[in-house]
Amino acid sequence: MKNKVTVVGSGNWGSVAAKLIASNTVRLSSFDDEVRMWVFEEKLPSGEKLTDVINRTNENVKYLPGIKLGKNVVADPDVESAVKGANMLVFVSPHQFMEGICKKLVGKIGKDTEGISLVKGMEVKKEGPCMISTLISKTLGINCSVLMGANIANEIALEKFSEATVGYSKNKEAAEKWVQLFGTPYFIVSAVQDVEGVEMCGTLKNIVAIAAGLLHNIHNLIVVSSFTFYKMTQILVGFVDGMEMGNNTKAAIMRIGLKEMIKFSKMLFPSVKDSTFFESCGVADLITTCLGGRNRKVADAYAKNQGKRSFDQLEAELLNGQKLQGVLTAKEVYEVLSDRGWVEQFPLFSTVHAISIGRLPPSAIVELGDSRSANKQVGNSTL
Ligand SMILES: NC(=O)C1=CN([C@@H]2O[C@H](COP(=O)(O)OP(=O)(O)OC[C@H]3O[C@@H](n4cnc5c(N)ncnc54)[C@H](O)[C@@H]3O)[C@@H](O)[C@H]2O)C=CC1
Ligand SMILES: O=C(CO)COP(=O)(O)O
Repeated sequence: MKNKVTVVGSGNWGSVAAKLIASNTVRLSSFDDEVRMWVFEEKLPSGEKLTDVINRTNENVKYLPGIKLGKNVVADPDVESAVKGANMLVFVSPHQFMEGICKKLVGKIGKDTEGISLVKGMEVKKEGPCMISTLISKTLGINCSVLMGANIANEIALEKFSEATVGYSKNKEAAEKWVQLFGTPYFIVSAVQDVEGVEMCGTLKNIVAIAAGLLHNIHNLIVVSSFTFYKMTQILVGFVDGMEMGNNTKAAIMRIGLKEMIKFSKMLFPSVKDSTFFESCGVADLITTCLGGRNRKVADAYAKNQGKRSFDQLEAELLNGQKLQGVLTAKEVYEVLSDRGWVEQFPLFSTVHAISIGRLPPSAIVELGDSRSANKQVGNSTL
C-alpha cells in the first residue's frame, strides 16, 4: 500500500512544506501523489474562502503569495476529513494552536500512523514543560519525529539551497522515510537520533532572535544620535565604528544565546547531545533567524518604537496573519525557570521576557554583561 501524506497547517512554512512534499510524492512510487493540506479557513478581502482560492489557483495567496504549490496539493478546511486515510502526518502550525488541533484529532488517526512536527515551540503545563512532539504522540498515541533547521520558508519556496535536520527517538526507519519525503537537491535533510535536542534548538532560538532584533535598532539609534553630535568626518568614523560594534554585539548575543540554549536543553533533557547543536537545527537556524526571521523583524520594530507599541500590535501590523513564536516561548521558558529556581542562570532568556512584557526597556538587552543588574531586574520580579 502506498504512503499517504497530510500536512496539518498551511501558513508560510506549512505551504512550503506542502510544496516540497508534493514535488516528491509525484516522483516516488511508494507515495500516493495527492497531498492533503488542512487550512484554518478564513475569508479573504475578496469575500472568497482561502481554501477555494488555493484549490482554484494552486497558490496560498495569503501566506505564500506568488508560489505554485503543485497541482497535487488539495486544501481542505475540515481537519478530520483532511487526515482521513493518511498514514503520514506533517504537523506545521504555530505552537499555540497545537493542543486544540490535537484534541480534534483524538480517535481519528490510525494506530500505525507516523507523525512529524515542524512546529517550533513548547507548551507549559502544571506538570511541567511539554514539547510539541510529545503533545502529539501522547494525545494521538502515535510516534512523532521532528524536522527543524535553518529554514526561512520564503527562501526555500524560491528553491534556494538549504539544509534541515530530522530528529527521531527510536524509529530510524520512519526517520529515513521523512528524509526521503522532504529531501530535494536544494533541500538537504539528515537525521539524528535526538528528538529532544533537535526540537529544543528550534524552539529556543526564537527567543535569541528577539534579542538580536532588539539589538539591531539599538545600534541604529547609536548611529543616529552620533549624527547630531559630530561633524561630517566624525560621523563617518562613528558610522563605521557603530557597524563594527553592531556585528560584534550581535555575535555576542548569539553566543550567549547558544550557551543558554545548550544549558537549558540539557537541564530539561540530560540525553540531549552536544553534536546536535552543530547540525542545521542548531547553530545554523540560530544564525538565519537572528539575521532574517520574523521574530527578529518584529523585535526590531519594537525597539524602534521604544516599546510604545506592543509585540501583539506589531505582529498584527507587520505579519499579515503570520505568527511570532519567540515572545510566547520566552514567557513559557520563563515559567519553567521561575518554577525551578533557574532564573539567574539564564539572564538572556529572562531579559527577553522582561522586555517583551514591557517590564524592562529594549536597551536592557545590552546590559546583559552586567549579570548582577540583569539578575536583579528580572530575578526579583513577578513576571
Ligand atoms: N515561516 C517560517 O519561515 C518557518 C516557520 N517555522 C515554524 O512553523 C510553525 C508554523 O509556522 P508557519 O507555517 O510559518 O505559520 P504562519 O505564522 O505563517 O501562519 C499562521 C497560521 O496559523 C493559522 N491560524 C490562525 N489562527 C488559527 C487558529 N485559531 N487555529 C489554528 N490555526 C490558526 C493561520 O491560518 C495560518 O495558517 C511555527 O512553529 C514556526 O515557528 C519553522 C521554520 C520556518
Ligand atoms: O524558524 C525559522 C527559520 O528557520 C523562521 O523564524 P521566524 O519565525 O523568526 O521567521
